[in-house]
Amino acid sequence: MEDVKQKNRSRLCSICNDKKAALKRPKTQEQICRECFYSVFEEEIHNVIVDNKLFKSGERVAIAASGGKDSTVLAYILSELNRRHNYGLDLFLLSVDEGITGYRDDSLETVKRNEIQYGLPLKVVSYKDLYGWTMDEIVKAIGLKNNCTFCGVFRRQALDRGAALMRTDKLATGHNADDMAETVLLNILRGDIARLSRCTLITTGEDGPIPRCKPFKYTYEKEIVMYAYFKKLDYFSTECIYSPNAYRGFAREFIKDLERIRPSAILDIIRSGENLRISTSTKMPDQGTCERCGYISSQKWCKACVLLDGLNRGLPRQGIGRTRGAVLSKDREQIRTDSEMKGSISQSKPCGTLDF
Ligand SMILES: Nc1ncnc2c1ncn2[C@@H]1O[C@H](COP(=O)(O)OP(=O)(O)OP(=O)(O)O)[C@@H](O)[C@H]1O
Repeated sequence: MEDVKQKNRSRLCSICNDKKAALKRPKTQEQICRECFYSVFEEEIHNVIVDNKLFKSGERVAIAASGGKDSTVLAYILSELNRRHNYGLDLFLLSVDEGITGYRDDSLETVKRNEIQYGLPLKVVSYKDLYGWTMDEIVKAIGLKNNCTFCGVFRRQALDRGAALMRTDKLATGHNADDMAETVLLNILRGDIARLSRCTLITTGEDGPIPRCKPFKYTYEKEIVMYAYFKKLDYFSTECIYSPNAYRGFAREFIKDLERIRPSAILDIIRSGENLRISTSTKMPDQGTCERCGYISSQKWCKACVLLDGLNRGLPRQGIGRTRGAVLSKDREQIRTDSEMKGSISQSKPCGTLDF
């Protein structure tokens, strides 16, 4: 009898001790009810925003919106928290249309619906307008291998250009804790000390035109998926048709395996990255501006100009590959095929970026 009572009690939410537990929280393994999940999830993100002073009142903030689960949840949560806690932010959605038929055109339809659902104005910038090439055309020229390098480099700059057009003060991206842990691990595996030293920063580019921040730096991907699912948010969950099987995919799988055995592994890897002390003899790149387009670059020409020049001259392989010590010359390929939750929830990931 006592056992049965105990069992019934243990099914109660371990936070409110009142409602029935509806889920096991991936980050802490606590059995909690939906309402408590919403509130701890939202409160944790609010605390990250406040503790790290991510925004200032009156700022115009562009949310980089791909239509995927992370940026959709980010758009929803930021607009909620902005209202609830009076952040005083002017929020916008900014999407990059890479020109990938059957993938980005569909996910952009989701962002257009989000624009109406959340009342956030949307700006779309396209590779075709900015560079004269769509990803479909680039893949035709270069093939599937290495196409993520073009996409990652162009997207990074496209987001900056879009944010500048919108006169925003900051750009917020949906990178989550899993992305962050994966990036730490990849930088270790690649011996990229320059990137390793700054890949765990929650805000980057503060010396550049538009700083970028990652409010989901400590938020587990599984929890983002759960939140989107329970809140019935409208997001797009198909994998990029050009996403190849690459090194990043293995790092991702490795982290997922670690998480299964020890859920704190993701946070532990991030903390390790944050606490690394980089030797003072490590050569750091000097930040300058591209002689061609004026965009920030540690080389004479920025990576986007090098790649674009190669494409336009019929030498699409120009600028592909690794230059030791150079910051902007990494493969940004990755695969993600995991479907983390039971039922209809599936996750997708187009191209990962090592240094967003
Ligand atoms: N086409 C795009 N337009 C605008 N922002 C983008 C685009 N692609 C990626 N981003 C931004 O970069 C973040 C990380 O992108 P990544 O390619 O790693 O996809 P992801 O982790 O699956 O994120 P999401 O679920 O939001 O698509 C996204 O959350 C989003 O903020």
